[in-house]
Amino acid sequence: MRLGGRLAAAIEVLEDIRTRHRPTADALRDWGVSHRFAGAGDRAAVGNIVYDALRRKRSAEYLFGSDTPRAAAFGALLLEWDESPQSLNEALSGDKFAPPLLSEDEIEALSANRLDDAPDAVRADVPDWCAPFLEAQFGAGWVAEGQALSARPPLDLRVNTLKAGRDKVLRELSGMHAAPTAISPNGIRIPPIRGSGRHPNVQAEPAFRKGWLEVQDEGSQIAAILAGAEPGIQVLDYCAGAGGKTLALSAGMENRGQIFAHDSEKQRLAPIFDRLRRADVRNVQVVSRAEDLAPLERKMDLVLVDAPCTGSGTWRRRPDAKWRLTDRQLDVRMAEQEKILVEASRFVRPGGRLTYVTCSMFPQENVERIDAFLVANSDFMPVDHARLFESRFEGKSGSARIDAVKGISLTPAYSGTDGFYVAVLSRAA
Ligand SMILES: C[S@@+](CC[C@H](N)C(=O)[O-])C[C@H]1O[C@@H](n2cnc3c(N)ncnc32)[C@H](O)[C@@H]1O
Repeated sequence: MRLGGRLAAAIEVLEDIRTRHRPTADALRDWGVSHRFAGAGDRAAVGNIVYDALRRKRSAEYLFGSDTPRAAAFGALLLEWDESPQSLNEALSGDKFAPPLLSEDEIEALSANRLDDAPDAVRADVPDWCAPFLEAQFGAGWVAEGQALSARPPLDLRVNTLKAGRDKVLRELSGMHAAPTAISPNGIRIPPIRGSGRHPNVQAEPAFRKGWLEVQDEGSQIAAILAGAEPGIQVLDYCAGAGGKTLALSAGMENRGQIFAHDSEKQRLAPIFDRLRRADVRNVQVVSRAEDLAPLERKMDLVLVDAPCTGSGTWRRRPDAKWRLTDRQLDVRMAEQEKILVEASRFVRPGGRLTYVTCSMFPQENVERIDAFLVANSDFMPVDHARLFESRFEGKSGSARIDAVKGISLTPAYSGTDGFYVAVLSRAA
């Protein structure tokens, strides 16, 4: 397929997402099934246009003065693929599968509407109702944070130090432009791919099959390290899900001590069993029933709450979530976070730690939840987060927003990671 056919396909998929409220991955899969002639390169290119269009939707709509899938898809190529109206029309002309060329009116709108003059929430490519939250969290830098959240993400890997060292894995992945991550000592980054390219399928690599690496954003790796797991301790991973952080905690504990991995939704835990086996993790017990946690009350050295949240810190990877999120969903998440913090804190032993993590960029899910918890639970106190970060990532404190009392924020613009918030509380002895 030429660019015109790929662009037309992207418009079709965006239309499907819009009219039938479909998840992006499902709409792309269906398009692939009904266009079997399309090769892997075509599918990757169509997917990239669709995801770029969703990431930069507001900018594209502003430039075109129109909120159609056509504007979003053409906008993606203009904003992210180094195309100009002229180069696009040249590439599309004579291609019978291409959408109609840019009209004179569209070209005029593109030259009249300048993003520099656009409202902040448009330049940040976020919904209007979310803009005040980002501003409250990041102050003057909030538009830059929104812009970084609208860029393509890298592919980050965590080396499983139970089985391999980073240099060894880097050698295995040579030819993939893989490089050590800047902050996490166990991370490897494959930078974002430009244009129609796509990341390598690392799951098919022998190194992955041998359990030497996991796909995990560097921010998630850093959060797991900050949680404070050490060899020999007792840990409850209260919201373990598919086990991304459980595996990282176990590696940090060198397979010694005990991790209890729990999640209120049993089916979310399902992938953890294979992952534990592949990674050679031997110190994890999966506990799906909340009742079975009773004997652990006041016994855990560390309880990790990797809380359910809006996921606004991961909008680079799931840009459709940005437009689907509602204020009602945010309220539901905040209520869950409040409840889970209280439930999980029961398991912390006197003198132990409670670590709260979200992948949200909003203060309501982060510092405000911790403040509310601390008001009602006077036996918990925040640790000195500046010292904590420096002790774990010596000389790298400039790569996170750290407030000694209120916690640690990692962001795409500031830290080069997905957005994460980490607060560590200690319980009075
Ligand atoms: C952010 S995800 C966890 C991701 C996981 N820790 C990882 O690193 O792969 C949050 C999880 O919290 C779980 N959850 C929601 N409410 C809960 C509750 N009341 N108790 C325990 N887990 C809960 C959800 O099912 C979801 O799997």
